[in-house]
Amino acid sequence: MNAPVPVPEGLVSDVNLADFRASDPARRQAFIQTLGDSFSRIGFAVVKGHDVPRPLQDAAFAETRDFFGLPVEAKQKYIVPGINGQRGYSGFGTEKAKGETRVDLKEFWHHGQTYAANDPLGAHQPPNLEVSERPQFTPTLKATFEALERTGSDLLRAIALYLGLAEDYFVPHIQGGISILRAIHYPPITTEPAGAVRAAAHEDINLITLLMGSSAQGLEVKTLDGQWVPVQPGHGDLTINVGDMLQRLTNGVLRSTTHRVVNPPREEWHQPRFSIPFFLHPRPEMSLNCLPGCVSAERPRRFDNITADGYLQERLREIRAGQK
Ligand SMILES: O=C(O)CCC(=O)C(=O)O
Ligand SMILES: [Fe+2]
Repeated sequence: MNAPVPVPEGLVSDVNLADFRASDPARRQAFIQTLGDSFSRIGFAVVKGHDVPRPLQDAAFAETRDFFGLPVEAKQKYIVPGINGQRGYSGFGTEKAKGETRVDLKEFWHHGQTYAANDPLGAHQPPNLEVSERPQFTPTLKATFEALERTGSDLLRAIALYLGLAEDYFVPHIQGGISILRAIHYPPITTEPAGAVRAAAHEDINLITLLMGSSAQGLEVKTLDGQWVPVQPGHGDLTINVGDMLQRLTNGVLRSTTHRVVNPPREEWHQPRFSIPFFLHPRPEMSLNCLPGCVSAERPRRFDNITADGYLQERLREIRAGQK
């Protein structure tokens, strides 16, 4: 494998959420500008000062490691037929990137939103599953989900201001949104993968993704000139990226950048990789029609009108490889 290309200076910016939460308007504005510029230039940013304390991150990874260490028959009890893998376990070989024929080298678990009793959307969403063999797995993921949702919600406040919208533009759309926390296990590679990779090149579907998993190498983003560059945030930092829904809404002002997870060099095949992305989704009825402020003579409309649900259903059909 080639030596990793260093990330060009300033490509993936670091921001600290404490700046956005500060009362000093200059600190707030600097945060908004750096985050927004990074999302429009490369679609990625690294966030420090977020809401997921290290002990919670460590617990989420420890629980994830333990769950995937269960025998496959135990894990398969948590496959829920008929819901496209939106809750519980999805086995090795269930998902591929859009347009790919080879499946990704991963298995994963999905934990979703917990609905308020008076939210009618709750009745239409599958419930989260408890794992009897690992009783702390789901409670730990729930705490992680809630912390990431708080961080994501403030990042979207900053993005709304960057776009010239009201600060709370996203609030009614993401409250009770159908976000998903995905705990992923990329097992050790035991045979020649014949071109298959841990996660083939893809773009995320949702508004923004908040990724915990900084200790493990392998994540790469594709620059505008077609180079793959590794993203290596500091331990405990979150990697944030724009998904296709936010790209559509902003008519491409914010970029949903292609990324992938490459296989390690052969001498590290025995090492598994774990990562925990949080896909922040809005409520299904949110309109993804391009914002008027993002359409101009120089930037003609690139996307048709669609709702978040219409778009999600179209995309899910493209990525499921195996069981439904
Ligand atoms: O495992 C990672 O670091 C990233 C995974 C990813 O891009 C995804 O699941 O969409
Ligand atoms: Fe992704």
